[in-house]
Amino acid sequence: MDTLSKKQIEEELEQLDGWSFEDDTITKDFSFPDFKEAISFMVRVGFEAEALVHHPDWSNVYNSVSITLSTHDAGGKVTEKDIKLAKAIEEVYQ
Ligand SMILES: C[C@H](O)[C@H](O)[C@H]1CNC2=NC(N)=NC(=O)C2=N1
Repeated sequence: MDTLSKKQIEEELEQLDGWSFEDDTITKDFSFPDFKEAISFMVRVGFEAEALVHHPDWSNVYNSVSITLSTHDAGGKVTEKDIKLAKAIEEVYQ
């Protein structure tokens, strides 16, 4: 899987609200009213990730979920798979 250039990533992120390019990854922090909402979001994203066979690096603290995406098989760089997963995550979030 080809890695995307900084320019390609920045162009893609123009359509991905709140996502930023940091340390060779794309990342976003999500906030919810409570833990139940946060964990529900994670379960739904988990199913999307399984369907795409591409998985987030993430952490949860009470009502917040921090997600970092990169392609491990591409040396931890950003590929089209990460953009696809970010778009699927936004669909779940909206
Ligand atoms: C065999 C399986 O397809 C791979 O291990 C997949 C699974 N999920 C993955 N997720 C992420 N983020 N990067 C990968 O390179 C990756 N590879």
